[in-house]
Amino acid sequence: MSTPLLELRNLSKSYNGRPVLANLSWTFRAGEFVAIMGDSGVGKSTLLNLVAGLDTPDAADGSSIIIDGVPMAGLDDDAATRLRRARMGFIFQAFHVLPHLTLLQNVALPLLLNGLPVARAAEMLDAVGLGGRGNDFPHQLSGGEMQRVAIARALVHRPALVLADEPTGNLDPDTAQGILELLRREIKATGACAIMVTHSHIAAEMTDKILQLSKCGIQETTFVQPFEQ
Ligand SMILES: Nc1ncnc2c1ncn2[C@@H]1O[C@H](COP(=O)(O)OP(=O)(O)OP(=O)(O)O)[C@@H](O)[C@H]1O
Repeated sequence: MSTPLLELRNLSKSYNGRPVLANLSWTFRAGEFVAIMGDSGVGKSTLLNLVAGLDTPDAADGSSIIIDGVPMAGLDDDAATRLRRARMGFIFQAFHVLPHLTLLQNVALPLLLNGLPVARAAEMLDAVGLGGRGNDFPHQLSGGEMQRVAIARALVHRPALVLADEPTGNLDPDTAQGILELLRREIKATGACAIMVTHSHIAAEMTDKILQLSKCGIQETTFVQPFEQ
């Protein structure tokens, strides 16, 4: 079995005293493509935000997020930022492509921030089918093309952990399928772990493992509904 990449231990999060996540524990491994499903409001985005460092867990005893064996709570802000920048890729609405940069500049950003050679940005744009569009700006793209840029940027620095929040949310089924095939191909090529929050059973079926988040915690499920909701 591959090594643990991300461990959640007794992870809890409350807002204004109202618990959203309570004592969640799960281990995510390198090379896994995992879907997280569950009812609206159950805390799926909250979970990704905690791992992404956009929010902090409750300071309860033992509530921890461990990446590559390193508890995040033990790192100062700079060290946590460096680790996330080097080891994670994000496909979140809030991390949308930057409007004043060209597509190539957008995709090159994680390479620049990590002091890596920028040549791979053009390769990555090619890989997502936008090879000839590097000098275009985001406003010239369709929703599906924009999402391809977001995926290229999330994967360009070969992160170990990819976090995706509804990456195909507003896309038509064919475009969504293409995006997910691309995401799957890229993470399998690099051995990354990808965690994708989705309401789509079709999207979830393209992953290796479906986790159901509920008030009772996280459970692996093989149940997939026959119809898209
Ligand atoms: N910053 C915040 N302040 C207060 N409450 C919050 C905050 N962020 C999330 N919540 C609450 O936490 C709960 C879980 O929200 P979250 O967005 O994680 O759910 P979700 O499972 O992703 O839902 P959906 O499927 O509808 O996107 C909701 O009740 C939400 O109102």
